[in-house]
Amino acid sequence: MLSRTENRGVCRLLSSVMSGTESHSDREEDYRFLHSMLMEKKLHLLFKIHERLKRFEKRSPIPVQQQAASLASELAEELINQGWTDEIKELVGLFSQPDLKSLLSVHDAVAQRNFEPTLPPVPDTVLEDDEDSVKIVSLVKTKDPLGATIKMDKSTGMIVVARIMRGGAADKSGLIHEGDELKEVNGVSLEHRKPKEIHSLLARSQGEIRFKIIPASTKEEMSSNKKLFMQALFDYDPYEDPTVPCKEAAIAFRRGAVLQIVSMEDDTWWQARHLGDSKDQAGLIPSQKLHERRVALQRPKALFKPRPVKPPDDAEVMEDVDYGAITGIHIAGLRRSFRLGRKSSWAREAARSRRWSTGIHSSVRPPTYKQVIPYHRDPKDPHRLVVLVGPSGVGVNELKRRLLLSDPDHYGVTVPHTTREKKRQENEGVDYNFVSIPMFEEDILNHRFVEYGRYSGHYYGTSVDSLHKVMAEGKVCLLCVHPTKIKHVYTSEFKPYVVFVKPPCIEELRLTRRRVKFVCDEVDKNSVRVFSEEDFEDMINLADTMEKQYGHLIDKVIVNGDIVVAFRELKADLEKVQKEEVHWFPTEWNCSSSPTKARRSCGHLDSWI
Ligand SMILES: Nc1ncnc2c1ncn2[C@@H]1O[C@H](COP(=O)(O)OP(=O)(O)OP(=O)(O)O)[C@@H](O)[C@H]1O
Repeated sequence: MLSRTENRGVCRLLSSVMSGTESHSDREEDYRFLHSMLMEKKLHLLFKIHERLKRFEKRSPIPVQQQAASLASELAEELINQGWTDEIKELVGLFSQPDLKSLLSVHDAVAQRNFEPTLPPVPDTVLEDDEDSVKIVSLVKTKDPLGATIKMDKSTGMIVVARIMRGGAADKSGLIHEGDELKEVNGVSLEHRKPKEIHSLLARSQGEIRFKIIPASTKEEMSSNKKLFMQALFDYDPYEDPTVPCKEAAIAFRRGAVLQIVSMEDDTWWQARHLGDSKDQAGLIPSQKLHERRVALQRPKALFKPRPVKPPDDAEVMEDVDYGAITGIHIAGLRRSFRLGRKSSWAREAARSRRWSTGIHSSVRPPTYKQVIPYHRDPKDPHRLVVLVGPSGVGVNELKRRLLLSDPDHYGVTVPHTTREKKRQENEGVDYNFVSIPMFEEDILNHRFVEYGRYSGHYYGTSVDSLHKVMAEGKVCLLCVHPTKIKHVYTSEFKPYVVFVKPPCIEELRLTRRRVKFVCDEVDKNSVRVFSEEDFEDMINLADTMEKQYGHLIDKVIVNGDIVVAFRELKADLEKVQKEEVHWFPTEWNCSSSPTKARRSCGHLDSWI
């Protein structure tokens, strides 16, 4: 029954409708029909329900029960068996009324959302491949757009959902998300299709649109499940480590070994296995933090007092802080590439004084592990650049000279640039690239040199282009630089293989360099002298500092004791590296080979769907 106020409201509304229709109704018969219809009690009840629903709509109720109709009939059956009290009779009577039955079935349809269009089941064939990661999404096409933009990744050809517009069909469905990769639309593959084509494909679709998607979440999961590889930058033997929790549970490794890290949960002991080790069980290795802490606690091998530094005679040599001279000597027809390496004794002193007074040992992080990724070398790829580094006098140039002589067709060196006058016997582009000072300085500003310096008022430098030139000839380019310059070529473009030439112990140095004479004055090439005890000490200490400071960039350490042994080891190692199908590169090289290409591959097109 309607309450009096509600009745009044409805009556007022209806009478105003009636008065409004009077003028439009020609026949009395029509008027009466309309009047009786509008005064119908059921219509009034419907109004009442409508008003109630409106009130509930704001509260967004969720159904307590989705099967109210069947529950009511089950209850009626139960009650019949309970005996016939008046209340039971009334309730059973209510349950049997068609109105209530219809009301409950409508309730169930709403609760089960049966009013939404039904989509045909997904055929089995669409799930044939990648069934774990692929998601099939079916949407009913309306006149509105999906409310999403798509883009194509040019490097992979993948079509990816770029944006989902709030409130749009895709957003409301909750089934498509930003970053999802669209594989197919209605069975049509989208690989290498332009967003424009996809647009017309969608426009042609009628009724249901079925997307085959690789969800972004799956892709993220897959990448987080990706194996983590670390290259060890130190030797480790658990049997020599008194702190290891269990020696049997730990694994030994040598510098350069690639380890697959399986757990980093423990701050001090990671779990890892050797690459290619088929055993499932991993072993303990010291974590990066632990190893760094241990190295920091180690006492330096020797402590030095900074010695007084004698000022240089030629102030120009100071321009390139650590090194001041160059060497350029013809060896058996092969030009020995220049290196800004050999220091005059004053420069060495200055460098040492700076090194120890600035406390470099306390600030440098010791080499521990380097995160690496596998790279499958294409036989057509240029050879990796070979960078040789080491303390002055250790034999870097000697090893390079021997490599060049051993196979001049295979190994090559760069032709340096200089601003000095060409000598009569010299050839442009063979001995040097002779350039003007403004040209040289412009190239410095444009970062075209890997290394450069000034000597006797002239510039000398190794250009990036000269590296390209040797590599383009299909040769292994050998480059000797100070370790500070490695960063200029530490890119996926050059893929440098860095060899650190290390001096042996002082006893072996004394023995092997007993009769060795070296050029000690760059101005007077004839001024040669033998190594002193102080030279040996300097060499060992500088090597120690270099290894600590640049260890993370070094791929191979060659101890140059006996030159024949050291050369044999270096040559064999370079040959092995060249033949390897899989190389381990630092993760930061994980981009396309040149910066220009990298930029291009990141470009994509957005299209609204
Ligand atoms: N293992 C070795 N045994 C004996 N002599 C060696 C050995 N290695 C190098 N030498 C000699 O030591 C001297 C210095 O070597 P080299 O010129 O190659 O040093 P370097 O590392 O290039 O330093 P710099 O850049 O200062 O020239 C040379 O006379 C070289 O022949």
